Amino acid sequence: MIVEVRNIVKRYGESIAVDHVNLSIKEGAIFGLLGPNGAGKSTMINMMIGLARIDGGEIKILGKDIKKHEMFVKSHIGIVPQDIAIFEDLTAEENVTFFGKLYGLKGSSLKQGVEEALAFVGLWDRRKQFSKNYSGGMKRRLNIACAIAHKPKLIIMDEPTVGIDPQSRNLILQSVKALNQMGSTVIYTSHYMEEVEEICTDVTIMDHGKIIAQGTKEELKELISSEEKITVEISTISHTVGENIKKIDGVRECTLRDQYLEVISQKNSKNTGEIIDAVLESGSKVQSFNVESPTLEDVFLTLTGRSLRD
Ligand SMILES: Nc1ncnc2c1ncn2[C@@H]1O[C@H](COP(=O)(O)OP(=O)(O)OP(=O)(O)O)[C@@H](O)[C@H]1O
Repeated sequence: MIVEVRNIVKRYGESIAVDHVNLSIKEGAIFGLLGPNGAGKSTMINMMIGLARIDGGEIKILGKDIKKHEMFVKSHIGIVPQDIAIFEDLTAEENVTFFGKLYGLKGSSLKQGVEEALAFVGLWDRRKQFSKNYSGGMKRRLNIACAIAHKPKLIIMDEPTVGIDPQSRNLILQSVKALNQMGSTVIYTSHYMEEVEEICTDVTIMDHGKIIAQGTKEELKELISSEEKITVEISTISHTVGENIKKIDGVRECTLRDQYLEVISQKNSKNTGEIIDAVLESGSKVQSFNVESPTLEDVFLTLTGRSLRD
């Protein structure tokens, strides 16, 4: 295991942000840490990288306790923080050089690492430009380059696609996969379920400072494989219809999203007629009806009764 977290606790005054969490991350994984805002993801990450004091438990990275081997651990990890951390008045090349030195590179390995990192994120041709003139997506890519020049064994990315255009987002997701194929283990936090489904091999879902489910993507979906997701497009929104559908046999959860009712139901419950009746009784028409297998988002919904984006 490249990361082992044992019984870790973080308190802020009376409240508990991370509540006795255990997790192990395999070398070679793209490990998705998923949860809604405030779940405790950033706090977990901040403890791993020494930015937040650990109130209880221990974290080992590459087999070493991070409190006792701070320098060793820091030199083997690359951190892509949630808030972009680059110097706007430096060029892209100067930025990556600065961070490369911080991570302990010098001489020809520094030069080579900087070149490779900038080429990797597609910014080599614009390396002499001041980063303040970059677009949001380019700044995010530069943020990644700063974390990888020293070829870390473990790369930690905290919500690296927040607030960027779809093209840069895609580029970032592809680069996560490429970094992984080149030998880095990646920890990737997000509240975008689709991203995690697309790139991660292993997933841990946090909520209220606790782990509520963990395993491979397939294992997590297996948790609710006895269920299906029924989406009903309705013509008129009524807030009581969801409550009525929840009372139907076999229904686990029902949420209203714009014009759509999303119903998680036990497979083969033969309750679709009743669901349609409940919609019609609410005075609405059924515009469309669709049944599909659950996604990770549905796993979260079933486990917590809430959507990830509430
Ligand atoms: N410095 C702090 N002081 C007090 N409370 C904090 C502090 N940092 C985080 N918290 C609280 O700890 C809990 C977990 O927050 P955290 O930022 O780790 O969540 P998160 O899952 O990373 O969410 P987000 O996606 O919004 O970053 C929240 O209730 C938050 O308000």
